[in-house]
Amino acid sequence: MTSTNTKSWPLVVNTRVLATPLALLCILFAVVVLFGYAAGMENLYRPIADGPATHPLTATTILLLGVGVLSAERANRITQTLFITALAFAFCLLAVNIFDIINHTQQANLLTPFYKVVDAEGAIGKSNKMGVNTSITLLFVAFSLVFQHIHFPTIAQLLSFLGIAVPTVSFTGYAYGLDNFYGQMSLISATLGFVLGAATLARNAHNNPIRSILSPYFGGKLARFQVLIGYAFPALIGYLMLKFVTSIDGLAVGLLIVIMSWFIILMVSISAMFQTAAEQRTQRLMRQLEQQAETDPLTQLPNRRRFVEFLTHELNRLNRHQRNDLCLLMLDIDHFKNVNDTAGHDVGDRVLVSLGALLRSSVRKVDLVARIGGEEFVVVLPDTNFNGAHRVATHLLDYVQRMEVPGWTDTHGGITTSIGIAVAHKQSSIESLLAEADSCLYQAKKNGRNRIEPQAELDRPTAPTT
Ligand SMILES: Nc1nc2c(ncn2[C@@H]2O[C@H](COP(=O)(O)OP(=O)(O)OP(=O)(O)O)[C@@H](O)[C@H]2O)c(=O)[nH]1
Repeated sequence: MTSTNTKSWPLVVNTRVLATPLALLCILFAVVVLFGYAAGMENLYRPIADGPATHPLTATTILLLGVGVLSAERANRITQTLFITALAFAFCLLAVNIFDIINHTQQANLLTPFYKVVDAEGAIGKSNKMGVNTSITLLFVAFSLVFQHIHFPTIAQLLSFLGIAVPTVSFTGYAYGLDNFYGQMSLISATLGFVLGAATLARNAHNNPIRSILSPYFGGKLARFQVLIGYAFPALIGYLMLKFVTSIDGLAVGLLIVIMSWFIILMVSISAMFQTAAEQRTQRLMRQLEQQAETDPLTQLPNRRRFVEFLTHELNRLNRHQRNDLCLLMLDIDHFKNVNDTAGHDVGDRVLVSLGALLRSSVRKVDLVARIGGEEFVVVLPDTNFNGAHRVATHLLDYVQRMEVPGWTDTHGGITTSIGIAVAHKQSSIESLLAEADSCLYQAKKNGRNRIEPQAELDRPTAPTT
């Protein structure tokens, strides 16, 4: 279900760009929190007076994980080392903290900066801990970065989603006044955990399911709308229930909102993945069909339809810019009926395929070679004057004579072509240009074949025609 150009989808590009400022924001706030401890400014790490604080260990881990997000792209050896070091330290801090939570020990104190401030606050009964919610959030984020690094993007996104879900639960708690929802997770910790999770998701946005939600197709647009509704609708319902139904249990409402939101988002992500994959398949098929509609099935050259499109564009260009010249060569194999009649249709086809390949490889990339009829080919030469076109035609006449086609040239001698040259001018239309080239070609056939005939009113070049 991957697509080679996914990284260039505008929303994917913009979301990936967001990862860096989001990570920088987390680092900045973590530094501000640590500064709050250093400078004794409590409101910098405890936004609600007597509410939960952001523990210095939390701020340090967020800072390390922010560095992890910044260096996750494996740009060079330095970022690689930075990434591994930051993650290793973050895991150490988280492991010790989780060990303390499980065993009711205080080993993390040994690693905690500004531990004395925390200790002093504890002595006067102020809560300041890196609680279970925060530890789980940061652990999910850290593991998400690891899985991203070892190329398991879907698992990484799932972990980021889970990392974001925990602060969302805390936000719900803050919104509805359910303190057992946020526990010891301060508003700063919840916000930074959320932003950090979002940064890891943004870094990984070119992979599924996020990339499907960000796809430019209808499925992506629908998924983005559904994600918004998935968040907003349960929150609105919860708000109305708590406001108007007096006997209701707040905890149950909060849980219902969180579960409903995340269930909707999970379902939207899964369906967006399938819908985007189906839409990409349809787009690929349409591109193939478009290409087929403009390609001659035998020679694989552009057909008359593509030729008309190309020539229209070049004539428009000629009309816009005074100085650019444009010439059209029309080639027709001499006595081709004889090839079919003598050696069979298969050999005739082989001659056409060989001639097509020879013409294509003999002109510039900007020129268009097309098969517009049975044994009739055209070469459009943009930015080429008559002398240039005549030179090209002379080479082609020569190359064709020397062309080898097994089953024909080995037993019946070389193939020859006649070529008509038409030079476009400001009033030229496709029809007039084709008619001129065709009449030159007719003249070349009449004058003995295996020759070039330019437009009647043009001066002939000094070199004699073949
Ligand atoms: N093998 C093959 N033959 C084709 C194809 N398309 C057209 N032809 C044949 O090309 C031949 C064109 O014959 P004519 O128009 O008489 O032209 P000619 O024999 O090349 O003679 P001059 O153009 O006057 O030199 C016919 O026999 C067509 O059947 C094709 O796709 N494959």
